[in-house]
Amino acid sequence: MTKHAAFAAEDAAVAAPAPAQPGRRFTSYPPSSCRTAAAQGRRDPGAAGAAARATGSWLNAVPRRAEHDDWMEKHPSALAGFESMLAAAKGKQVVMFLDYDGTLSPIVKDPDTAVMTEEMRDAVRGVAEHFPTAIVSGRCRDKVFNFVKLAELYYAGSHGMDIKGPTPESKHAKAKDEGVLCQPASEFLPVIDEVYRALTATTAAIPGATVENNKFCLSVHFRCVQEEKWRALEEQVRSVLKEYPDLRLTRGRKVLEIRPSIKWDKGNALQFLLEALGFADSNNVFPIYIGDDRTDEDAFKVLRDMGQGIGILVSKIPKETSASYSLREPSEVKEFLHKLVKSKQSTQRD
Ligand SMILES: O=P(O)(O)OC[C@H]1O[C@H](O[C@H]2O[C@H](CO)[C@@H](O)[C@H](O)[C@H]2O)[C@H](O)[C@@H](O)[C@@H]1O
Repeated sequence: MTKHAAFAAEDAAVAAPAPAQPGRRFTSYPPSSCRTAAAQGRRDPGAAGAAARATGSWLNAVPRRAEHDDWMEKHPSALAGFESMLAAAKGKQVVMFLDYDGTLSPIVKDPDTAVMTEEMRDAVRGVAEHFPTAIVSGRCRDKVFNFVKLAELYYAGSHGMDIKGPTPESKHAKAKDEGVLCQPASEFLPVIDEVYRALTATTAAIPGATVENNKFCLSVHFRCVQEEKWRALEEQVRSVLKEYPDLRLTRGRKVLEIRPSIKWDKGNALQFLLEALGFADSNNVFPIYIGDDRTDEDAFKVLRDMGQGIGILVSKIPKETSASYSLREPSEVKEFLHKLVKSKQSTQRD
């Protein structure tokens, strides 16, 4: 794939192979009954035909529909598969991990305005009352905290390179939660600042390009840049990075992300937090990670390799993923969180 094509495909559908689910405990997860039910729920030829006729693209729509159904069979809706998931989680401690952009807040043009609704905040607050809960974001920790505004959560900012526990009086706080728990890239602070200044100056000539300082990493946004300029922008970024071999470039949703070349990502953050919560090598934990972006795949892979818990990809379109379930958009994430709280409350009453 050319660099330009890689950019253009950033939000596009990718044919999705079945993820391997080697699992120590759930050899095939989600269970086949759930996969079949979810797929059947979506295989309504009448609805497919109506949708295709409405867009006037019958010939194209049939294979696309089949591809979508196939993907949904492998990554069923976490709402449709909720009961199977609950059964797998029975007797275990659920730990909730939530990405921010595209998961708790909808994707918007201006990153500074990606606020979370009060209803979503209530849903997250509800989950945190019952389960240890962490926000894992590419944003810098302070910024994502200012969006979420819940002191009782764990926060892993800068793609997991800046982790802090909840306020000590919080229900799920551990004794060592006071202060910063983990900053594996602190030696990179000066260089990230330097590259931030260099990138801001270099990309200034490209209308719509913005550089966001996420403390231990940087984001170069191109959502508001004309598509013809995307290649030039990437070349500019690469030319600056030539001078900094200790930094690497990754991609998110219409964003180029620059971060230290250390082996630390959202997957490491998830493992670190499970350990900090006392669940290292435990069979009694059921982590749930919900995210929408490529960087969330590192966490999905960790869960898949552990064979514990589930990854849920937020996407309306088929994408290659190691997550086992899917949700279409933040409103479904909110619904899922409410369902989880309700089911916990009902087991407490029993
Ligand atoms: O890990 P996340 O919490 O998902 O953070 C990933 C990036 O999210 C933000 O950018 C994305 O959302 C913006 C607001 O909706 C959107 O304008 C942008 O195109 C998206 O890529 C954030 O601004 C980045 O710094 C994060 O790296």
